[in-house]
Amino acid sequence: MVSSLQPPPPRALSILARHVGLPRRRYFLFLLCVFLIPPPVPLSSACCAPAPPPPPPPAADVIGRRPFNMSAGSAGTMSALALAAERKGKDDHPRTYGKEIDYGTAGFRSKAEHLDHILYRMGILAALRSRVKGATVGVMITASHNPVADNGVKLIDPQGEMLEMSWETIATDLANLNDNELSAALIHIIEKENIDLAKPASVFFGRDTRPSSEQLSNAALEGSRVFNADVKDFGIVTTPMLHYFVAAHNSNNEYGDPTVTGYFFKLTTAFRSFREEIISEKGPESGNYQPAIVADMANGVGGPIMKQMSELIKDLLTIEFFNTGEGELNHESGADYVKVRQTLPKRVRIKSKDRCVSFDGDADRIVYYYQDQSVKFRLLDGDRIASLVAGYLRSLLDIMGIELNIGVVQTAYANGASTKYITEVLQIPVACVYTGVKHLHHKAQEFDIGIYFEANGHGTVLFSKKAKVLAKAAREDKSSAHYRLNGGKRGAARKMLTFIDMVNETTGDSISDLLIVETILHARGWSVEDWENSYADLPNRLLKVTVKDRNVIKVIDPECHISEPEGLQEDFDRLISMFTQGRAFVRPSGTEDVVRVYAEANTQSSADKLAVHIAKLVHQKAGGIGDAPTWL
Ligand SMILES: CC(=O)N[C@H]1[C@@H](OP(=O)(O)O)O[C@H](CO)[C@@H](O)[C@@H]1O
Ligand SMILES: [Mg+2]
Repeated sequence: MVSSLQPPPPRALSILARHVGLPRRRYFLFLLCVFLIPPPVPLSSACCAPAPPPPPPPAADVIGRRPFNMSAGSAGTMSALALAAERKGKDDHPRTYGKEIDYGTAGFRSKAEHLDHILYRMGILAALRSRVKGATVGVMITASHNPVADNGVKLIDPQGEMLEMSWETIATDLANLNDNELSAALIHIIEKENIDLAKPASVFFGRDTRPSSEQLSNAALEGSRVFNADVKDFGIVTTPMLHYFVAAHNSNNEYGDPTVTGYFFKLTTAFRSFREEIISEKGPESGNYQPAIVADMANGVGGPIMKQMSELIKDLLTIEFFNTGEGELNHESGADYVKVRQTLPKRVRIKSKDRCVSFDGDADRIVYYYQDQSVKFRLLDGDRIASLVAGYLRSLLDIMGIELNIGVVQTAYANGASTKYITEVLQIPVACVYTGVKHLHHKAQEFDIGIYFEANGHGTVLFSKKAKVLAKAAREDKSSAHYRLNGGKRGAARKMLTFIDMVNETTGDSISDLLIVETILHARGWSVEDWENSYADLPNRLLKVTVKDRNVIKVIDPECHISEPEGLQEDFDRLISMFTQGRAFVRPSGTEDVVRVYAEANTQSSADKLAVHIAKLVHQKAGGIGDAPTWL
């Protein structure tokens, strides 16, 4: 399957057609602290102190001519660069995989050995994208929760957000070209997007801990260099860290320093200030809250990074680490495993009621869980985090007495009970969008405070300019007779502003989300059980069905109904109507070669049965491969 397939017919035509506020002393102490803590496992040196990348080879080296004259818009320059890129591609990064691959839910993902040419081409595309935006963009090499043999790449836009969707199409086209079509396609993109090659380009790179990541990262770096971009390689970092670096750099450091130290500083300083505010209000004890957690790091990048970060807050939160490299990446561990299997990760030893968290392989998701007295596994997933955050921010807004448009964004995978709780008890509107953070992020921007979480624990909170301005005004408001006292309007406003600093607004971030949850639980004085008691989840089950071509499933509204294969939705509806509180849907995964099935009902055995029946129907009518799935 790997290299024996013939590449597909030319696609160039389809392209043409589609076309600090801290006192100086504390800041100094903080920096000292960061630099004195040795990383517990050897991170790439680029992570802590990025080594300057070797200078880009002059384009002339590539095709053996004099360096190009970079005069703006020169057709000669454009063709020469495009030809150089094509030549290098053919020589060093040829396409060896025939199957078409799409820019999916979160970038390209596949077996690592299929990806070299795609990484090279994405490096080129990033250099072009940077020129279009006149800003630094990012390239992250990761396949998140996928197995270790997979890898992937996604591009990050200047404010740290996911690549604009219209460019996903360009990326997909570029990835699927034959080697000898590359220069024509690049020339077309440059002309169509009106890209001035004389402008500088700047690309930040980061990668996860997969064995294939370094080599794939080198291919992408080479692509960017061929197109004369300045490159900065952060080495092994979490996905949300790279999002943060890009946003911070493009904000002229207003959002924070675009360094590992700056990232830790931003989050831990806010965490510490918030804790101090609550302690000054309530004293050192905070109800049922215990400042200790057990953390499963999925044997991914979260392990080394979190260990460094936890040293900075160890007086406030004790973290016992598991799966920091002793097992295989994402295997029987990590947020995806825990969420889908609804069970403890392997190798983790806990006592009843210990508050536990799992990160995923690139540390942009987090789920919480514990074992109750009867050793039953209890999950607190992304829906729970959204509810916790929404409830707390709503209460701060009420104390501040300001009107802001607050909303929660979910997907069809959100537990029905969470949606009911948020809308009916918290009285906060919920929007439902297609799966994938890009959709949630986009929708959340419509609110002054937009809280978005996928059920799997991937999410963050976005604050509008208006929200920040009003919170600052409330913090300075001295009209109240008791303005000097803790608590009250100004205290709530201070908390809101500190909270904003603790959030990585660019994307879901396991570390930031962990600090947020710990902060709210501490402020509320809640144990993990108190948190869970706010509502009861509807039992649910997630399954995967392997089919010949997952794209035979065509989804119409945000994944709740399918239009093809014809008649299948009617079969689903008949089945669902037989289950009390039954709800089920299917969709092709955008990250794995499977169709996903979700079902919920009033009991676990009903949810399991419904999921299995639906999966069997998919298997029968959508070209299933191998056995139809059972629920584990
Ligand atoms: C059901 C589910 O968890 N789907 C995940 C998964 O996407 P799929 O398109 O379902 O494979 O990976 C995405 C990227 O991490 C994440 O955004 C999304 O929520
Ligand atoms: Mg991830």
